[in-house]
Amino acid sequence: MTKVDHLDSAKSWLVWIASVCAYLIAVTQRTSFGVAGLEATDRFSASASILATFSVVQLVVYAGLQIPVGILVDRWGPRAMITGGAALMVIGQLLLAMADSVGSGLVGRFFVGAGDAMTFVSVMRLLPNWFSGHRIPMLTQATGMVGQLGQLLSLIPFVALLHLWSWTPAFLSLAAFSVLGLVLALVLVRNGPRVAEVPAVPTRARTLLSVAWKEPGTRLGFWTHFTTQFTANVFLLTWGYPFLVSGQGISPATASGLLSIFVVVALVAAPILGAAVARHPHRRSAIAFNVIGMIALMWLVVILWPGPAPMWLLIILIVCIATGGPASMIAFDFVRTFNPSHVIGTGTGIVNVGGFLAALVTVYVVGWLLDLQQRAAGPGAELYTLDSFRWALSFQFIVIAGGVIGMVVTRNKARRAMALRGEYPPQAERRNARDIQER
Ligand SMILES: N[C@@H](Cc1c[nH]cn1)C(=O)NCC(=O)O
Repeated sequence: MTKVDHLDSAKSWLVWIASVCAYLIAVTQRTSFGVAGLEATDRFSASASILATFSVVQLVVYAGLQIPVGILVDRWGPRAMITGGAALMVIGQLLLAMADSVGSGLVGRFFVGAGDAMTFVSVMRLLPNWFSGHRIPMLTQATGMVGQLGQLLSLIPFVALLHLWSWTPAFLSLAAFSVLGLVLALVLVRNGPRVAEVPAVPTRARTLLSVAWKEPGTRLGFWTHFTTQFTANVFLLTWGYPFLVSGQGISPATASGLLSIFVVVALVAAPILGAAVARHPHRRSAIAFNVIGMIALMWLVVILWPGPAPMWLLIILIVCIATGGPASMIAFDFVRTFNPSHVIGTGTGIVNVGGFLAALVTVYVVGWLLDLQQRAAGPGAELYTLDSFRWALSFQFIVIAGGVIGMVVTRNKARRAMALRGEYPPQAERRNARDIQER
């Protein structure tokens, strides 16, 4: 049996299931602090801004580590990185379980963010090592989809444990959950048959980074991830809840219900987008542009709506924003198909910075614009009003416009490079063009 025979084998599926479980566990660790906000406020006697610092530290660590992690995945292989990531998350949650000051809590969160940052890119890197190309778009979507279920584990069993057992035992259980991720990675995850096929290649960090970055397909992936995903992060991580409750006047319970639409959409949209990408690989950017167009259009309608928007409109808005999550997985397909295999990890790391970077900037600027409007309105003015949200959230259009320009420019460059290699336009289009000429 040759090495290639192992692609798509039972072992491939076992490795994928184990690695996706490690990713699901990482998403649970990532989202656990967000649902423990009230308990954290008590435990650390923290103000709202200190609490926000925990999220910002985690996001900065996550986004800041993506490129180094991508390079290390290409050098050391995904197995070592998933195992190391799980170990860091065990340490982080143990520290958080024992923490009784903001400083020690932040150190714990730093470790959790670092371990989390090592997981997703490594799992994505395993796909081309274990599966043949036609399966990968669907598996890419399935990976993202299963990972999102980690949010549910935070929301339901973890919150229940927190209320039942209190802070320390609840966070110790999370550390134990990461031990499970570590064991799964050690016992079941292997780097794959394709690793042995790769000829000896330079693995200097600068070389890997430069090869991946020079490829226009990587930059197309970066801008695609940047534009499709950030509105979902902004909404989920910070501004969605206050916008719904204080801006739109919705009850907290209904707002939480609306936020859970994100998980449902992630489950429903992922197979649809995965199938679309697998069937129409030359329409990937068009699919992403359609999703971005829907998100921008719905934000425009909600922002311009006179008074609070009706519930049906808010639901459509949230469905469109949430579709951005699965749509952002198209970005990783660009990386995989445009790059040589020895830099796919580095390219995936570069791309995965996109959406998180755009979200960080937007979260900050929206907050700054809300503060600015409150100060301008004079003493005693409310911070969160529908009008102030309208102006502040309109900043998203600037980010979307920047992202779309980035996508168009890099897509044209990628197409020019493909045309030079005789790979563009795709065969079917060339055949159609010939038929029309011959008629
Ligand atoms: N686009 C997300 C994952 C996703 C899939 N469906 C909804 N969201 C992404 O980039 N994830 C990176 C990570 O580390 O989770």
